Amino acid sequence: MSCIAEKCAKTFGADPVFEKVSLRIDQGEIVCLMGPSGAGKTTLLRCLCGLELPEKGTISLSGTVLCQDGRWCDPIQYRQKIGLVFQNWNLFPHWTVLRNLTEAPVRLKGTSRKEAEKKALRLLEQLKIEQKAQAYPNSLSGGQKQRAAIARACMLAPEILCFDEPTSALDEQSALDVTQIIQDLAAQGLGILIVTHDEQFARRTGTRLVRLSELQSNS
Ligand SMILES: Nc1ncnc2c1ncn2[C@@H]1O[C@H](COP(=O)(O)OP(=O)(O)OP(=O)(O)O)[C@@H](O)[C@H]1O
Repeated sequence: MSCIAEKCAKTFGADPVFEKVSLRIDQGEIVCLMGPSGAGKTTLLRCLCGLELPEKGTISLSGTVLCQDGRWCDPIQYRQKIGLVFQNWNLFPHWTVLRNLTEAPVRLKGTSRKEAEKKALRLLEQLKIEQKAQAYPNSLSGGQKQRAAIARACMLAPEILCFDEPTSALDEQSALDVTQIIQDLAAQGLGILIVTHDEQFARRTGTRLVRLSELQSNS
């Protein structure tokens, strides 16, 4: 199981963001993607998650091809194998934490609500916020929102989990907790990609640190 981006290029209007970028994330790895502001880290992460279409290159995940040279190939199947924890968590404010977790499996996978709730409660318990299952997102702390967002991303049992700036809104203790959570997920076999500016967090959490500039080939 690996997520592979090969020689990808992305342009917004006339502005190239990156060219010939290749990256591979294997099972159990925690890859931290770093680099200057505006370099294109979030754009690459969004391409890998199937939220942006690169004009060139190929992206695949354990044999399922997301896109090739500007064409979508198998985006629906691909997106079920990859999860994203957004920087601002993107929890639906009008739903309880439990409903935030259960909606995607019920709607996308046809899982019964009862089964989805059972799985959601198990995940919330693992992440130590089961007591917040019936709470609404605006009543949670930043660290709790982060855990709820991680639990939600895990509901579809992704092979790869991506994080955009996971510590930007967290205090030191919550950031340390996130390191532990991410390392536990990797130990369970997930591949992890983290876009971060937080060098200290990246050094203690990652198994591999890469700079966007190192991912570009000249040939
Ligand atoms: N939807 C968009 N439309 C037009 N330009 C965009 C869009 N998204 C990103 N960009 C541009 O692409 C470039 C890369 O942005 P991106 O957010 O990927 O950088 P980044 O490395 O993640 O930056 P930061 O570390 O500051 O978050 C920037 O110049 C940005 O303005």
